[in-house]
Amino acid sequence: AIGSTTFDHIIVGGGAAGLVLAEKLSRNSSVSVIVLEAGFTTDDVVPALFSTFIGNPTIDWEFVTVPQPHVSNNVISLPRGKALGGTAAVNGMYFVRAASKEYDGSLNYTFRKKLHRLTFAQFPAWEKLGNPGWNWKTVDANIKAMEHFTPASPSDAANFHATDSLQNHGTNGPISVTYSNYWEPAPLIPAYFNTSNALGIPTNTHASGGSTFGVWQSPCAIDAKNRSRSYAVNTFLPAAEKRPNLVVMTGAQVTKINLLPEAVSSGNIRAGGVQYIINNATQNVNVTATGNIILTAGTYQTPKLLELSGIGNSTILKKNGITPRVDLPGVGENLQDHYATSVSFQLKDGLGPEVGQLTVNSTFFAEQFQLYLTKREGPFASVPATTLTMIPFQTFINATRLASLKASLDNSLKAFKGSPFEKQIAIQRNFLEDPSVPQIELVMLPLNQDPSVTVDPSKTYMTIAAVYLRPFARGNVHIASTDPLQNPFIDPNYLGITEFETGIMAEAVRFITDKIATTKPLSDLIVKTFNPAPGSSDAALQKFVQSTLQSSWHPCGSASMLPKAQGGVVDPNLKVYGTDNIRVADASMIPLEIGTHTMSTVYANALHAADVI
Ligand SMILES: Cc1cc2nc3c(=O)[nH]c(=O)nc-3n(C[C@H](O)[C@H](O)[C@H](O)COP(=O)(O)OP(=O)(O)OC[C@H]3O[C@@H](n4cnc5c(N)ncnc54)[C@H](O)[C@@H]3O)c2cc1C
Repeated sequence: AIGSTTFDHIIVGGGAAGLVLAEKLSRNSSVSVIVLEAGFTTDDVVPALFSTFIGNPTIDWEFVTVPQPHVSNNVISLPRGKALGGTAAVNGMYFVRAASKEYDGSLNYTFRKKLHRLTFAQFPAWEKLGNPGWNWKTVDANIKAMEHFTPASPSDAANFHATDSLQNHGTNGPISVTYSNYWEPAPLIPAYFNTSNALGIPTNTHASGGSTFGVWQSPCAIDAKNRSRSYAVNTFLPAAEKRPNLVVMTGAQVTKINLLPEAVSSGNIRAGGVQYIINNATQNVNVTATGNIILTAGTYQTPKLLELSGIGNSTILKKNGITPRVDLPGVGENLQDHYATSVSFQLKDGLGPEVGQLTVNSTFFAEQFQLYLTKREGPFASVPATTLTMIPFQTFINATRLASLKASLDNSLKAFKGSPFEKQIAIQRNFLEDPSVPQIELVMLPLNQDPSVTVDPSKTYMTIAAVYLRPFARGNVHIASTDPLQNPFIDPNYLGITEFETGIMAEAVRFITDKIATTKPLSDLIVKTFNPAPGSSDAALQKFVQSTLQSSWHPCGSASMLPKAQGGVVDPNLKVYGTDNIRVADASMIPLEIGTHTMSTVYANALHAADVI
């Protein structure tokens, strides 16, 4: 009963997944639910201010990688939201889906199989990895259930390609989704689209419909009426919190799952509750005899909690002085993340202000902020950069070079033979033969991002970032000690398949400097390419990649939903192997990285999780 310290479901982490799950589970008034969230409510709802949370310890966990040997030994920043709403309370708000094949492979499967029987063993992905029901149909239906889509104005659709058909979107869900409506400098976006088209990249007018190939504008989780961030805390949570069967506690950091001393009759271990710290005091909350502990603490902290509680690779646990209760070697492994590097340009004079001016011109900032407060207009009312391009390697790497990179890859992939990840790596490898599944994302931002450039407030800048959507190298995340307040060791193993992955990123940078920037009409707007210089050698490009690589913030896989023999941590009902009532429902359960931004998929998975738990 509510008021006591016993609940049917204890949800650990009130982030993107946790709050969706809490809302749906608590629709059943006979079930009691508590959410324990380490952070507090933040009112960071002005869209363009999203990135200011990075490095603010009150709302950023401020994780970092261990030194990355293939990235000049750099320690790379990994921001994550420490707030009610989680990283969705502070993130970039793109609200996008991956290609349908990435979830299940059903689209055109039969047709393509007939055509390519010899080359395509099997199309991906999650469902075919052993997870019935986790497919495009479910993800798409659940994303639609989450969203309330408002199309762009006809002029924004016509001038800036903010187009997608209503049939690809939901219109009755809690999260408002619409397009940006600030497009300055106005000539840039049409020029960028035209140049992309000239290079064989089509404009995609339906990128939420299962095919992401092409250049398009990303919809964002912005409320079309008041132009603020739309997320759990200002949408469905206020009403859900009024339910007598739902308790949401902030400032409560869970430190351990309390496992019962004896296994249940199935031989599995059962959790009796969790321990958490609030106001510097340790408290306990218990779970009912049929209840669940559901971990939604995010990709870096869900495995940490499992390990602190005695669930994980016995060798790692023993090394840290923890008695293993469930030997589960997949915990903390299979970590995958997107990574990126970028090239910045100075544009010709007279194009007008871009959003980068907000950081260097205090008068412009004050004017535009006032405009936001009074009229909900201007750059603050939008995510400043939503022009995305999703392309396969075939679009930008010539056939000979691609063949040699693939030969190198195949040689490196031999290391996975006999490993638990062999099947998913084979599936991932097959993607490279299917040009309809993009491998690289380009993000065009109307601002400078090159740290070596001193920005001149009278000038206009542009950046094109290249994001690698599906690295082959696998990383890991494990506890650094038994101190629950210490951040874990995070090793994403960036560029771990070094020759191939560095080579791919170098080719992406070359495409930006030597093709996109030199093709009309965009080339007419560019006066200077900063780093690297156009026409750079392979060696110079690879060095550039290795010295500038950053996370692109979409980690997943550290508690993968996979068969146990394939390195799995949870089954398709999200139950942790060897346990009776511990589940995982956040981004860490995604077994194979998706080629897009992860928030809407995490929301969708959490809705589906409520059905299978
Ligand atoms: C800078 C940045 C920009 C991004 N931009 C986009 C974007 O534009 N579009 C997009 O689709 N995706 C974006 N993402 C990714 C997206 O935000 C994540 O995929 C999503 O939030 C993951 O959801 P989650 O529930 O797994 O984790 P989170 O949303 O991070 O939630 C985890 C929650 O658990 C809490 N927690 C952790 N440990 C404990 C503990 N021990 N006890 C209690 N609470 C705990 C955390 O405080 C947090 O609230 C971005 C990410 C970053 C970092």
